[in-house]
Amino acid sequence: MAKRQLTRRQTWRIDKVQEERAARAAKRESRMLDELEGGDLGPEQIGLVIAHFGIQVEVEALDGEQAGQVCRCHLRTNLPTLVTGDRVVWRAGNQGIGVIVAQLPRSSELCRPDMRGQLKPVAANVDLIVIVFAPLPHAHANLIDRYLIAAEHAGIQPQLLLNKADLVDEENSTHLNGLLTTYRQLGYPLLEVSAHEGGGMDELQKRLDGHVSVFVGQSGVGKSSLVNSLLPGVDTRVGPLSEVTGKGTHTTTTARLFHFPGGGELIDSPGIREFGLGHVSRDDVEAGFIEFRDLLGTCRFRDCKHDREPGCALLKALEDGRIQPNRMASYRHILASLPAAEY
Ligand SMILES: Nc1nc2c(ncn2[C@@H]2O[C@H](COP(=O)(O)OP(=O)(O)OP(=O)(O)O)[C@@H](O)[C@H]2O)c(=O)[nH]1
Ligand SMILES: [Zn+2]
Repeated sequence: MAKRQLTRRQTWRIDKVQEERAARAAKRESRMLDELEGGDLGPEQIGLVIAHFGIQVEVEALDGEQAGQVCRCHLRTNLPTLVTGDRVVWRAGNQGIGVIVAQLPRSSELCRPDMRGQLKPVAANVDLIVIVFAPLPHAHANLIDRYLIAAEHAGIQPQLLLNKADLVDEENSTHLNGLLTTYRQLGYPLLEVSAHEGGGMDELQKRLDGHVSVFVGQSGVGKSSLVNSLLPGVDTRVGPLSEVTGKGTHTTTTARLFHFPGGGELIDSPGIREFGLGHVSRDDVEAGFIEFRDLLGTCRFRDCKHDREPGCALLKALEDGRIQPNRMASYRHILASLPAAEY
């Protein structure tokens, strides 16, 4: 069927209907907020945003008698956008619905570009990025380096994790041992586990204790298997959730915060699992290679591209063995993949 061209008048009417609907939703929300604020609100207390639904959030009480309880909350209109992992001041209402009064400062932000390419926070206060790789699918150093750059850029500690250790064999061990040696030499913490066979999982659990973590890595490395093994009996499928926005009700996926039984928290969503694969600048890439740090700014030319320039500190370090050739190759590969404007 041919697509019917809408007349200007029809488009105008549709926009108008949508605007009116959005205005009504905002009014409803503000009326509910007024009612709540006018009624019996509990005292101010500290909470943790464990899920986010556009104009409402789910908050877990962190202190007082209600500690551990979860409550849907409305947001006061003057609040900045909240994301999963945010700590907030909130007040409980008598209908089981509360009000967020203030956002507490974030210690870190994970950001991703939105549909317009603008960076938006998707999770707050994450302090450990677990970068998962495996013998299968083939572990590319380049991909691990991209995640490391993203972690360094966000100022969040990375933890490297080789999963499917049960699949290490004569054929792939040379490649994998090379990778492990490279990252150990750089001082990155590294664990080896098998989500299937359980080896190393206790140690991983201990490592996650006391942290707010995210798991990132290529599709198929076993992130779901790891999370399911660490959160037995919890349905972690981050499925579509019904969200009420100014534009009506539609479904969306949101990041969710889970508590590990052994301690520590996980923030998970399909978007977060691929964190780090987008948007980085040339400067981010350079700063993300930790062994370059002390050398940056010491080349003879200020705009040195560390390619063939005389007096280049990075090339000298490569020659002296202070930079590993595979990391230099990875750096060049990542730079070459940046959009021309950044290069
Ligand atoms: N041999 C072995 N296989 C594993 C292990 N962990 C996961 N797998 C398998 O690897 C495959 C991919 O695992 P998933 O947990 O779905 O991987 P994922 O990283 O969550 O993948 P996406 O959902 O695509 O992001 C599945 O067939 C798992 O059964 C492990 O420790 N050993
Ligand atoms: Zn240089």
